[in-house]
Amino acid sequence: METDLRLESSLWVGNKRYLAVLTGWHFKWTEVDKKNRQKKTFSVPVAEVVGVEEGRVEILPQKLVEDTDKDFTVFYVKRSSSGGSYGLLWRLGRTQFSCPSRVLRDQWINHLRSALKTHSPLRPHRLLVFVNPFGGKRKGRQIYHSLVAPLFELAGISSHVIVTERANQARDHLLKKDLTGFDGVVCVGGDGMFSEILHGLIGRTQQEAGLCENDPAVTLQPCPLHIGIIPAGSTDCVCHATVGVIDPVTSALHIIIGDSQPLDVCSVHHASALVRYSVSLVGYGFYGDVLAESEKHRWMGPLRYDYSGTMVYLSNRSYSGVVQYLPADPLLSSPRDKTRCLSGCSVCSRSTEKLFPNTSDSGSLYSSHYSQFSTDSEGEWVSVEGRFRCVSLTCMSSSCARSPLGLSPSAHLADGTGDLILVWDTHPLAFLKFLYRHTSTEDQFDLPFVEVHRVKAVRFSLPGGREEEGHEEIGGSSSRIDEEERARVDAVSRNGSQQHLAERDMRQEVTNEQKTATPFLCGLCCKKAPAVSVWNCDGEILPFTEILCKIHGQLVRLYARGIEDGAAIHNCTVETDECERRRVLNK
Ligand SMILES: Nc1ncnc2c1ncn2[C@@H]1O[C@H](COP(=O)(O)OP(=O)(O)OP(=O)(O)O)[C@@H](O)[C@H]1O
Repeated sequence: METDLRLESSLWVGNKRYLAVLTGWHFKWTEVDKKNRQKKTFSVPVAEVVGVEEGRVEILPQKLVEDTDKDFTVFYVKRSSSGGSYGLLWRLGRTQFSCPSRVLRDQWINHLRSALKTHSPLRPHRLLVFVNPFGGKRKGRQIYHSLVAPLFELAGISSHVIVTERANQARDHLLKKDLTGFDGVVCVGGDGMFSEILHGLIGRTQQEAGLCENDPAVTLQPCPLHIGIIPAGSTDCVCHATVGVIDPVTSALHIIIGDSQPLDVCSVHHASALVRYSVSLVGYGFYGDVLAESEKHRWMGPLRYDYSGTMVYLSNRSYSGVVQYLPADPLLSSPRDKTRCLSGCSVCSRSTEKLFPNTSDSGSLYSSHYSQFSTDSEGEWVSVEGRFRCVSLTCMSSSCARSPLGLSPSAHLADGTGDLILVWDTHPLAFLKFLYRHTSTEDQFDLPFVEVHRVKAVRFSLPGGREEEGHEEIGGSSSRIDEEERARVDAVSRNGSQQHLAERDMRQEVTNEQKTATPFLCGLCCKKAPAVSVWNCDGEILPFTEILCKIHGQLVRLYARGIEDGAAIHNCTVETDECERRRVLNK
């Protein structure tokens, strides 16, 4: 195959002559001067070629085609620094080549297109795209049509676009409608929109596999469709933590070339029923209170998080609880080992072999036997009890623009574990120090009141089984809501699937009532602090305090490749031999 695709000839770019070689994996062109001396070489991995067009073509800002006989244009991924220490911006690179004859031109086009097909098997051909027109700064539609759609068209991807008209429309569509023929699902929006896609795809996959999502002991079936995220939300934490930059063009290019990044997912259960899935944060105490408080100030826009964070910090709350956790294998990795989960992460690769032991193609989404825990002995649960400022569980670093290294800088995207962060009750200034360290590179875990554990599962309960008591203190309506929610959860248990999520009206009713029942924060004037906080699950308030969380290794796949280390990969406009040398050195 390799030799079939090989092609070599002189090509011209402008008035300079180049010796061009297609080896199958790489397309290189080296400038040669009049005395046949070789000068600078440019190299593009075939897997990163976006498209090959006849003539002299431009795509952005608008399509322009000069249909000449002897020219062809190659579009490819071009990297540039994002300005930060991690993450690279991807741009559409373009070089227009001239050939001495039309025959040679056609040969180049055919060879390059065949090489693309051979070396990029995961490139999508057909995508289902959901655009949230109200996410972030309400620019989802514009971002998709002006920046993303032209690139998809260039790459020959056909897309079925749905601009959502209500919350949960994307999730319901994925749970119920025919998805035949689609290679992936793309969301144009923020973390809330991603969560919809996540719930829809996981639910649909389990329905089709006949698996019950409620039972935390069940090993769920990985989703066959990839998820692409075009960031157009307010925080876009999932995109930031998996790509390293929040940039629609970079994300579109990752989708086009069919990058594949597995992602761990945490399922949250209460009383034998699934409550929600999470990828970034399941947080009790401070993070729950900030979300509950911010819900009351939606009119402030994104500023509400700063305001609520300040108010909650000043209210100086801590909560008692019992935390039990199932530690992950400490020999594989540790949350304090100062590593970063970057593109090609060796910890995630080793974990893939553990998670998918019976497949020759480790990590294959289509493995019939997925035995995350069955080969492991479960290990011993560890239990701690006390008063906490916050209890957080995250399956990824959860880095974002405000916290460049995230909640747990050494967390891995796809190792089948989560990081449990316990912040014990402490002096307000010490807690402020902990919070502040998230915005810098200082180690937030290097504080005497902070513990971090790499875990496979977590249970949280109130001391002495005080859940009912706690809710009574929150407000009179809460026990009624618990009744309703419990009835819903019972129904879910009987169905054994997420079909209930599609029963939107009922859910909406519960959510609205539940919001009014979340622990109130009446600021510094409040004399009696509530006994319980709420759980913040990827930006949604959970209706229960006592929960069980289980990490499912590599349950979904994103069109991404993890964060590329900007310091390791040379900042070049087009990849040269020097870039390749540095990449090899850094492996
Ligand atoms: N047409 C719509 N009308 C109202 N809400 C919608 C619509 N489409 C989607 N939603 C909901 O809007 C919520 C927020 O959207 P999204 O996550 O895209 O933006 P965001 O909240 O600004 O960003 P982030 O989640 O990153 O902070 C999602 O939970 C989604 O369910």
